[in-house]
Amino acid sequence: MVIRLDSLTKRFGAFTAVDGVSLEVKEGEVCGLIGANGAGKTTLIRMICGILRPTRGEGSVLGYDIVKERDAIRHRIGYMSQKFSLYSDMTVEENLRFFAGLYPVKGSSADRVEELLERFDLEEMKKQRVENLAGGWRQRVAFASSMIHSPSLLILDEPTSGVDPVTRRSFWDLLYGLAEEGTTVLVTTHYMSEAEQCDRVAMLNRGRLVAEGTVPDLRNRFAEILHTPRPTLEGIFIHTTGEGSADDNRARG
Ligand SMILES: Nc1ncnc2c1ncn2[C@@H]1O[C@H](COP(=O)(O)OP(=O)(O)OP(=O)(O)O)[C@@H](O)[C@H]1O
Repeated sequence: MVIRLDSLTKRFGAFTAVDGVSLEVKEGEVCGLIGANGAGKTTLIRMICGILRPTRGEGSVLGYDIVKERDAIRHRIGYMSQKFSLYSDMTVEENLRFFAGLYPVKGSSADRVEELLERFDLEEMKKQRVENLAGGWRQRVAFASSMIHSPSLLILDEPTSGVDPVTRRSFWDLLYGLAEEGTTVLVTTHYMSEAEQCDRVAMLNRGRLVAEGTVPDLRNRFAEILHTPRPTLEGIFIHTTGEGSADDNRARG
């Protein structure tokens, strides 16, 4: 198991942001974490990455304890946060070189940067400053940076938010390419169409895990409850959260 969480809870004062979440993600799986704004997705991810200490519960990532072995986890995972930090006055290539200097890169850093420029289709714009790139391309550079040390687990917090559908599609192609090579992926999204493409889906509502499983498992489990042979994830989400779709909630802010 790449991620194993047992009753993970995080409180901020009297407020419980994540409430008793247990979850297991296997090697090479793409796991989608879905929930409305404020459901607790980022807080859960920050605990998984070893950035935030849980109030209760325990967990391991790549076999390392999320409280006692935080440094080991942070060096081994790739994490693209919502507020990813690139150097906007540096070029695409300079940014990748910079991150290659921060992490232990296998082999030559220059070769790894070249490999990523090619894989992420960034070759043509490698001399452009990040501040001059369109949003979707900036996200692509951040995605490439999070892969600099070839992590076996990649955690992406809303990588496609605000990105046009064509760019979103190419993001998912890249994600699936990595998963096929054995990289495990945990990704948060508000888009049900993206969630439908995941191997495993975890739905969060007000800090609680309300439904979790592979997409076929979830469909089977909810077919009878929702009186339809092939329920959509959107239907399952609305049923389990009672809150409308994740997209709707986002629109309402
Ligand atoms: N450091 C903090 N102190 C107090 N409350 C916090 C803190 N961090 C998060 N919260 C609260 O915890 C709840 C969950 O926040 P979180 O960012 O995890 O949600 P989310 O599902 O990632 O939402 P979004 O989709 O908007 O990113 C929110 O109500 C938020 O205000």
